[in-house]
Amino acid sequence: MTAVTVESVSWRIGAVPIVDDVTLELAAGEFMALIGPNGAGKTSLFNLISGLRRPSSGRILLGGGDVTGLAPYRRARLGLGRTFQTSAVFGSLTVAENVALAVQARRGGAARAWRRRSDRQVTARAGEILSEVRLSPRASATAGSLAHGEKRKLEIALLLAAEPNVLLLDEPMAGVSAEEVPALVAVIRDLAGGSGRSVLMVEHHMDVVLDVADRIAVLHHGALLACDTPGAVMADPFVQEAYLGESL
Ligand SMILES: Nc1ncnc2c1ncn2[C@@H]1O[C@H](COP(=O)(O)OP(=O)(O)OP(=O)(O)O)[C@@H](O)[C@H]1O
Repeated sequence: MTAVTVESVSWRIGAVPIVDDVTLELAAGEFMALIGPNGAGKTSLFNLISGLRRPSSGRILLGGGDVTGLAPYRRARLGLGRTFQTSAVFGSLTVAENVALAVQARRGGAARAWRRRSDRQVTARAGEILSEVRLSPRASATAGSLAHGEKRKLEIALLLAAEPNVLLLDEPMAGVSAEEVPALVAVIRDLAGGSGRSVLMVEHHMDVVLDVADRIAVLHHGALLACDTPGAVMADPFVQEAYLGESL
C-alpha cells in the first residue's frame, strides 16, 4: 500500500523549474530520507506534498486519493503531519500539559462525544505519546526549560497527537547538540514501521540518514537523481559524480 505518491510533479517559478518532474512513492510503514545540497528543492517538495504550494503540473496522492487541489488542513485531516523549524510549544506549560492540549484539540475537533469523556482518556493518550518519544521522565518539566533535543521530541509528540499516518520531518536534528543526537535518533527511528506510519525526512546529517532510512531519495537541481536503498544510493556513480566535492 502506498502512503504518498508524487506523480510527475513540477513546480516552476516563471520558466525556472524548482521541482522538476519528480515521481516517487512512499510505502506504508516506510522511512524515506530526502537529501540533496542546499537549494536542491527539498523544502519545496515538502511544501508541495503538504499543500502549501500547488504544483505547476503533476499530482500528489495520499493513500491513493488525489489531494493535489486540497488545502494543507484538509491533508492534515487525511493523516498528513509535518514539523516545522519554528516550534509551536507553550513554554510556560509543562511537557505533559502541552501534549494533553494537543490530544484534546484533535479529539474535540474530531467528535463532540469526546468532550463528554473523561480527561483521563486524554491524559492516558498523552502519556502513551510521551512514552513513545521518550519524554516521560520530563513530563512535569516546563516546556521552556527543555534542551533543544528534548524540545524536538516534544514537537514530534505534538505532531503524534493528531494521529497522523504520514510524517514529514524537516531537518529534525537542526540546532540539536551532538550529545543529544543519539537520543533523538532513537525516537525518530521508531516513528515508522510497525505502526504502519510512514516518514519522509529531510536531513543533512548523513550518519543519521544512513542509520534510519529504508530508502534515500536524492534531489539535484529539483530533479530526482536516485531513490533506492542506502547502500545502492551511496554506490550510485551518478550520485557520486553529482556530489563530487559537494556535501550531501
Ligand atoms: N518562493 C520562492 N521564490 C523564489 N525562489 C524560490 C522560492 N522557494 C524556493 N526558491 C528557490 O528554489 C530553490 C530550491 O529551494 P528549496 O528551499 O526548496 O531547497 P532546499 O533543498 O530545501 O534547500 P536547503 O537545504 O537550503 O533548505 C532555491 O534556489 C530557492 O532559492
